[in-house]
Amino acid sequence: MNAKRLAAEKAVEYVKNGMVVGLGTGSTATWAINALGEKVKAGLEIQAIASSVASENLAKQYGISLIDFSELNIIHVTIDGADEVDPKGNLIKGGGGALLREKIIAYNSKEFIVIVDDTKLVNTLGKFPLPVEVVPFAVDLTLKQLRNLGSTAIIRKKDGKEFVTDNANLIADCSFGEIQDPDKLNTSLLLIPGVAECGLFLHSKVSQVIIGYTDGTVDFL
Ligand SMILES: O=C[C@H](O)[C@H](O)[C@H](O)COP(=O)(O)O
Repeated sequence: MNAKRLAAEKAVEYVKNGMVVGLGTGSTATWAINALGEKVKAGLEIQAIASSVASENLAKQYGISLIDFSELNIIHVTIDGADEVDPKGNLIKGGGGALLREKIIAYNSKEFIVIVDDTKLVNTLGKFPLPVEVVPFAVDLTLKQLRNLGSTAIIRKKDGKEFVTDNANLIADCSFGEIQDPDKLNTSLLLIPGVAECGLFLHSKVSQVIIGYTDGTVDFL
């Protein structure tokens, strides 16, 4: 059984006619968009906003109606994956480089449902290097500041070239070791000029975590 798909399909059960839905990014969120797309084909009426160009394109393929931000009054629910989840529901996100748009959408949603398989569960965040979106200008200075905070900040590369986000920024992957206080680290990172956003999503913003297991069961946090 595909555990990511299981969690995604469980989350999509929460989506009802008339809702505005935030679409996440990544392999787990893709399962959710697939499931929503099938429901839309079967008559479900929703509007959506996407957290990446990739998710927007997928939604378009299914004929999911996309709403412009200028017309948006409310996002009822956002469904998105994560790279790590701690027992309180704090997250690391951004493995796919979409963290800035994801965080804006998640933090402006009434409900934020996180979908993961059980491999994403950790006792303490930090094994997965924390993705930090940085503006390209004077990036070496920003990297120095990130290293001063105790991380090994490395600019992400893809196919031998710098990975560029949908916002034309770069990603610094920052290993901090175990992150004992995600709240404090989030604040410290956002105080660095040149940091656009970091991949720490705090538990207070997470409505529910749905965990899929390969034995076909789901669990909730
Ligand atoms: O930037 C990407 C996102 O934060 C993803 O939701 C996260 O990396 C999890 O991805 P996946 O579902 O592919 O494991």
